[in-house]
Amino acid sequence: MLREVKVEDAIGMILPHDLTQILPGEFKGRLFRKGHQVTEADIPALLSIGKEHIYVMELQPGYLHEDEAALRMARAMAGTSLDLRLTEPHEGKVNVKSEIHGLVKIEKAFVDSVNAIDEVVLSTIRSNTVVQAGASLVGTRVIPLIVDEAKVEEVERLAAARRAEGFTLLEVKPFRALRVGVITTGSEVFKGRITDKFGPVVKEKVAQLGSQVVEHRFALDDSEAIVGEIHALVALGVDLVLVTGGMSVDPDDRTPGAIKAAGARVVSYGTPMLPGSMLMIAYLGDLPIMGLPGCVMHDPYTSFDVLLPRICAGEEIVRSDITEMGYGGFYQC
Ligand SMILES: Nc1nc2c(c(=O)[nH]1)N[C@H]1C(S)=C(S)[C@@H](COP(=O)(O)OP(=O)(O)OC[C@H]3O[C@@H](n4cnc5c(N)ncnc54)[C@H](O)[C@@H]3O)O[C@H]1N2
Ligand code: MOO
Repeated sequence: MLREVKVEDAIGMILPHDLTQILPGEFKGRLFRKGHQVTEADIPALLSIGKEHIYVMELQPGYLHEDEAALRMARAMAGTSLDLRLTEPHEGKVNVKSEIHGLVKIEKAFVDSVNAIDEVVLSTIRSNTVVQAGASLVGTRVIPLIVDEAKVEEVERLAAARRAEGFTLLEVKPFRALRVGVITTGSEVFKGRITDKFGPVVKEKVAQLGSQVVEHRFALDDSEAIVGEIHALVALGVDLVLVTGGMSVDPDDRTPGAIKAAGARVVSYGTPMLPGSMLMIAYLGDLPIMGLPGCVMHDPYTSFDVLLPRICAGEEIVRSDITEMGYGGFYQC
């Protein structure tokens, strides 16, 4: 419903059409766009373009402007975390951004339940993505310019109910600074026949997540030697052990057997992801030990890149985490 009002009385009301400003020789263009909700700060600008009265669209009780709806949905998703920041509404859309470098966790069931509501949009990146500070994680909006408030209230109700069940809907887990020990296996490397190409790759990936390789040892393709190096790293008190190479099926591939022989509990030998299918994840007490196959050295994104950030964020990897890596885990290898 259109109504003519004095600009001073238009605060909180919505413009039914664009308002144009013309400054001869300087500017001609849109000063306010259709759908803009008038604020007190807009009044001088409206008066300056000769608008003492404007047409407004009245917001009936029980309806929300798209900006307000998007803001309320973004707040419902983000909760009170200090690591998350909401953007100003822009063309009806509000984003949630991360303030920190970390691992994103998103409650997918909540996102699905919101998007089952007609005319609302809750769009997110995927759980377990590594993000830098400033990255956008979520975008919210409604489809019409004016939306039934009950829909937004339903989003808020779903969020509160899910939180009451103990779920966190959206968070960014910071990375811990782990002290990492690396054992590079391979008699060809140990004996100097070839230069180690694994160490630099692993060191860089660890450093990218804010951790550090504090010890790098080399071992022959010999189970006892590898077990000895694992125990030496345990004695040094590292937080994570990475054993490179020797992970597949040749007689000289001793790494999986050595990790077991060191006394570790194997969560999985093999991940349903390509590349990186020959990776092993095991625990010696609560110390994670990973066996890294050759592909980690040359493929930019493997199962190691999926699991390392989770370990650096303090998560324990369980069998179901491995199982879930198959769907979407085929990287054309
Ligand atoms: N018949 C099969 N062949 C292969 C299988 C399989 O299941 N059956 N798996 C393949 C997959 S998947 C991978 S990944 C690779 C590598 O597995 P490994 O971890 O056993 O790698 P290695 O045999 O130790 O070495 C492979 C290759 O890379 C060189 N290498 C190893 N470490 C280093 C290092 N630190 N610096 C430089 N170069 C290194 C090594 O000399 C070999 O040339 O196996 C597939 N094959
Ligand atoms: O561990 Mo291997 O890719 O599956 O490349």
